[in-house]
Amino acid sequence: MTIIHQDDIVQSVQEALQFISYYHPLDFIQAVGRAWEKEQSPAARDALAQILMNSRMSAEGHRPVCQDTGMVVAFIEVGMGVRWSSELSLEEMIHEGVRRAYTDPDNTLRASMVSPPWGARRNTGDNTPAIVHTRIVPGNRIKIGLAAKGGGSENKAKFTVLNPSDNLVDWVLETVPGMGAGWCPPGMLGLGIGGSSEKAMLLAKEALMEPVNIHELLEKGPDSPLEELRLELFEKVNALGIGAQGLGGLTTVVDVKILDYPTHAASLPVALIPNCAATRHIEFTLDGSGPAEFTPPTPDDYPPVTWQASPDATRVNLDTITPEEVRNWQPGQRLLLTGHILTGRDAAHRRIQELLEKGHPLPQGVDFHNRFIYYVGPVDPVDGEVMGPAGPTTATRMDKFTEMMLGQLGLLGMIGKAERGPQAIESIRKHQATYLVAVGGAAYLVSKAIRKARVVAFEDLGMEAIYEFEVENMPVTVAVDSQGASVHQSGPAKWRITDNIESMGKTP
Ligand SMILES: O=C(O)C[C@H](O)C(=O)O
Repeated sequence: MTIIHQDDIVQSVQEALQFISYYHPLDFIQAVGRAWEKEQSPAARDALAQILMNSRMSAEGHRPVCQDTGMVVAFIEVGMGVRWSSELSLEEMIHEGVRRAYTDPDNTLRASMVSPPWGARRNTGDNTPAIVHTRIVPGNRIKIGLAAKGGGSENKAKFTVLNPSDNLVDWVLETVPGMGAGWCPPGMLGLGIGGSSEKAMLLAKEALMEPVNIHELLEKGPDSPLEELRLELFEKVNALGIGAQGLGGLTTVVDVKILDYPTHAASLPVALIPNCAATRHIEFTLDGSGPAEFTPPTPDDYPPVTWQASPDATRVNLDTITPEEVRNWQPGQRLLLTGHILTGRDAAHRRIQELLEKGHPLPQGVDFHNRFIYYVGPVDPVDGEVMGPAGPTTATRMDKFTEMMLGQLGLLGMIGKAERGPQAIESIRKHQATYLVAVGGAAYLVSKAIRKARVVAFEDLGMEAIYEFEVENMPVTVAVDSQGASVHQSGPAKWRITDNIESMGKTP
């Protein structure tokens, strides 16, 4: 009889979440290394190099690969033969492990969970609760799969019910471009096919727990219709040309994982969930003999890629910048920013909007006139740090506030990640402003450019507060210039391999 002890579960979950916050799964980071080797698009290659370098820095520094340290999702298989030595329920044990992992003083992780989800949306402070899925299976052990899923990729989850005669490949190829770059490619696509609506979503999420092994499948060739489908989607999605960070390039996905389940004769439910460049997941088994142990990778396991700012990058002083200077920037131009920026993301924008609507002044120190805003929710610093990992969040969510920020508040530019929509681009053009991108998934590397940081307003919003950062040589790229030209449109259009997409079309 196996007895599972509460402390073993709590400690294993805590240690696993700490481990995956700074160690990428090696299969994933090695796949990114292969993508870097074959990438031809300079912008995408630069982004991949930043992601690879960031990954190694995180492993060495034991600090998160991304400022979004994720929402914890647990897939648990409980053997029917186990007994428990525990006062907490299984879900409560997982929550306790999450709480301890995210508040660890040596490597504090960012708390991102808000409750209630509709209305006050208060940060719970310790990233609880986790999302827990449990299955009872034969046996005497407990298997726990944990993922720390980033919000940007989770936001792009898709679901449809196709007709049985519809072409699933067509649906995926129509859907993926519409997901933009907010999911931080390169990553993986998880597909759930069949079952019912909720089953398909679960299958897609669980598929993302599997290792990257499409290169092995490419070598051995497909043995089943699902393997054929994986290969077809892998090739065609990459032929879309979206590329790393949506800048245009050869690799958008490093693998396509699929799980399926029987379904109703009238239906073909399909769920699609992407995983970002900060893919984090791990699996361990408990057999009653103590907590799980995790083996750290060695430096040699990482692709030997380093990143340095381009010697051609333009050095920009943000404290003396003028609108004329901004108007000279070209799409794709690399910049190194030095000086002061204000930060702000979803909750801060909403609050600013409410203040303006009520005719109230903005808090002291919040003056956006001729300044740049960085869309970021950083990780709190630990001992010796100015700021924890602080990569960009998805700018698209701030599109609806852009006219207010540029037109009413005199903002000169924005820094974030992913594409801007037509409404935001029109405002940028109208006000001759600009939008710059930093690399999503290179948060620890980006944070090294922050020399000073202080909270300026809305401290109660936690990581969503407005900070002022003083940065030195922060690497960014011009994504939308003052004329409204966008690299997220021109890049993928340039790298799209139309022949591959069309000539491979198959009917089910
Ligand atoms: O919350 C964040 O910091 C980033 C988010 O995951 C996003 O990709 O937009």
